[in-house]
Amino acid sequence: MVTDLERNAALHAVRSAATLCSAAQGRLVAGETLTKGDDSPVTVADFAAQAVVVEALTDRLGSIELVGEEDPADLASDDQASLRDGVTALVSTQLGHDVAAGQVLDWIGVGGSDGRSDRYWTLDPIDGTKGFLRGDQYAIALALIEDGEVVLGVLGCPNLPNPDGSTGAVFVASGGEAVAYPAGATDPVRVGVAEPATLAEARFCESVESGHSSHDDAAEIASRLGIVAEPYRIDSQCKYAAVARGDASIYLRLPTRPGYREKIWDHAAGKFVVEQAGGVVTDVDGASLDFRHGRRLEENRGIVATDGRFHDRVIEVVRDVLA
Ligand SMILES: Nc1ncnc2c1ncn2[C@@H]1O[C@H](COP(=O)(O)O)[C@@H](OP(=O)(O)O)[C@H]1O
Ligand SMILES: [Mg+2]
Repeated sequence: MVTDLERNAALHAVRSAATLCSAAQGRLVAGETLTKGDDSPVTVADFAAQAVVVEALTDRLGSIELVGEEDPADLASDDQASLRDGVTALVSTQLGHDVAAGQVLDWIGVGGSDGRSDRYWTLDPIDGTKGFLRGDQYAIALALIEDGEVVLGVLGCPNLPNPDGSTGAVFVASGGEAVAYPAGATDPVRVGVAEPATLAEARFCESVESGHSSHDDAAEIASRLGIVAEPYRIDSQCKYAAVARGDASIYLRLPTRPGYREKIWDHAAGKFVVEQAGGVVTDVDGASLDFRHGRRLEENRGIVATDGRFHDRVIEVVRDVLA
């Protein structure tokens, strides 16, 4: 069960983070980015966005349990002082008043939960950080999980091109429907998956980064399915948004390394947006995503999201090609 208070708090939190990230993208200077232990990049904006989401949620909902991507320990050492200052400045600007660095680190630290309780939030403050750094697509992804099931998903996609020519939308999935708030619109519009008559007319999307999803395997799968359209390569959970509103009808995330387990914040919000828009999301073996195993999807590998009708056929071909 999701309350209106929770839905509204989540929408407000994601919008606030999106405003912060839009202002920061393209203005990052040397020293505002670092490479984490797992070799992935992180910027001042990733940390600051996590802080403003926590501030917004806790201000409206009181204490929360959150599995967030960023860890304040990455900002703790003396040689990270300028990074810390950059994060604190971004948060202060977004909130409209000066905030102490210690407060900012405390907010980021709220994201340290292990994801093993009955009810928790999960946040990717900037999903697609490589896209963000390139000046391309990224998403702010926030979800609420209850008894291992996603019950609320909010995806902020500040650079996503909309059908009416505007740029940027926030997607909210809850209570049996998915809606989008395109930039500038006050009223939400309902979103639904595309339903191409045949698989040959389908378009699939995948990561820009071939290290995150095998482009070669995807090309082989598309060819066996008779898909002729070029892949729609787009960073982040914007891929789920694209499937949810029919810009594409299949999202393939195909393992590039044995043993890699997807992180829950990379999928929870997006997968629920697709499902509430009428689509189906599983792993590459056709199994449901299982959010009961902590910070990663330990029991799943890869992702396949579709408009639903062709899901079984897509899984069949994915399994053949990956075998
Ligand atoms: N080998 C790998 N396989 C799958 N996903 C990976 C990966 N290495 C990193 N990632 C994840 O891919 C995400 C970006 O996905 P995409 O390629 O769809 O934009 C990253 O999220 P962050 O950008 O939040 O760190 C990171 O968590
Ligand atoms: Mg991510």
